[in-house]
Amino acid sequence: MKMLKVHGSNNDFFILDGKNLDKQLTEAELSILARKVCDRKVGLHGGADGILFVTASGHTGVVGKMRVINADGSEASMCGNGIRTVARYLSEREHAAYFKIETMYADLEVKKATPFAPDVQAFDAEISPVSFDAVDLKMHLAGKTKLVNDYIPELSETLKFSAVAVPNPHLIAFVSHDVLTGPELGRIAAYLNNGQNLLFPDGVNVSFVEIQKPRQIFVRTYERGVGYTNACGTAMSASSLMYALLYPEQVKLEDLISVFNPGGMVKTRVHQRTNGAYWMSLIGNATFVATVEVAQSAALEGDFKDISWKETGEQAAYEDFATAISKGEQE
Ligand SMILES: N[C@@H](CCC[C@H](N)C(=O)O)C(=O)O
Repeated sequence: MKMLKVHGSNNDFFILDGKNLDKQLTEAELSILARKVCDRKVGLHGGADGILFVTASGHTGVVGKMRVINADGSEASMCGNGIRTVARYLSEREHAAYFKIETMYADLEVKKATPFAPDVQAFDAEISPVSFDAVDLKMHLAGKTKLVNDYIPELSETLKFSAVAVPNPHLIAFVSHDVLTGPELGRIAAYLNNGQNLLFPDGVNVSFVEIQKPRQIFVRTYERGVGYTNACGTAMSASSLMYALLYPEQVKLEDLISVFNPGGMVKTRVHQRTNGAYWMSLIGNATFVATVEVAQSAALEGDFKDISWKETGEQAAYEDFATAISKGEQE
C-alpha cells in the first residue's frame, strides 16, 4: 500500500488513494487503519492527525472524492487543510489546475494558488456549506436554535461563543492573548469531546481566536477526534466568518484575512452568495512531506517495522517559510 504524508499548516495527514491499496478496505478496516497509522507514539513515522481517503467521484465533472478519517477513527464531513493537499495530489495526477472535489456534503471548488514561498506550493479551496442551525451542529442548548456571541454557562462564565458548521461543527470564542495560550481551551474542548456531555454529544472542534490587528487573527484549535492540532483549516475559515460578522468595522466581506496558527499561516476571504449563504476561500500551503510504502496487512496490525519512507525535501522549504512568518517577515 502506498501513501503520501502531507500537511497544511503542519496539520498532517496521510493521503491514501483507493487505487494504491493492496486490497479493498472495509469501513471497519479504514477506521482501524486510521487509528493505527495516526497514533503519535507508535504509529507510522510519528503518526498524523488523520487519513484523507481519495476515491473516484460518482458526480459528473468532479475529479475525485475525499473522505476524512480522524486519528481516533471517526469520520468528519470536511477538512480544510486536508482538501488543499488532496487538491494538489489530484491536480498533479489529473494535470488540472481548477476543478471540484466531492466531499460528504458538497462538491467543492479548488484551484492552484500562487506559491507562499519557493517550494511552498499553495492551493485555494472553497469552504461550504455554512450553517448556524443547532440541528446541523448537533448542538443542544436549552431554548436556542443557534448561538452567536453568547454565553454557555455550563462551559464558562466569562467567554462568549459562536457555533457554526462549515459543514463540520465549530465552537469559536474571541479571547485575549493570555486566554488564547492558557488552559481554558483544553479544559472546555476535552469536556465537549468526551462523548458524554449533553451539549455536543457528537463532539465539536473548539477554537480560541485572538485579533492581532485589523484583518489579522491567530487561531488555536482543539479538534474533535484528534485533540490539539497545529492548525485546523475549517476552524480558521469558520473563525474568519465570525470575525467578519462580529467585527465589521475591521474586516469586510471579500477582504483578504491573514490567519496565523501554531503551524504557520493561511489566507481567507469571506463571501456571500446572492441567496445570502456565506462561503469562504481558504488559501494555504499544500506540502508533500514523503512517499510511504507499507504492507496493508502489517499497517492494520500497527506493525511499521518494515516501511519505505522517501522524503520529498519540501519540508525544509516549509520550515524556512514558517520561521520567516514567526519573525514577522511575511504577512
Ligand atoms: N483538520 C481539519 C478538520 C478535520 C476534521 C475535524 N477533526 C472534525 O472532526 O470535524 C481541517 O483542517 O479542517
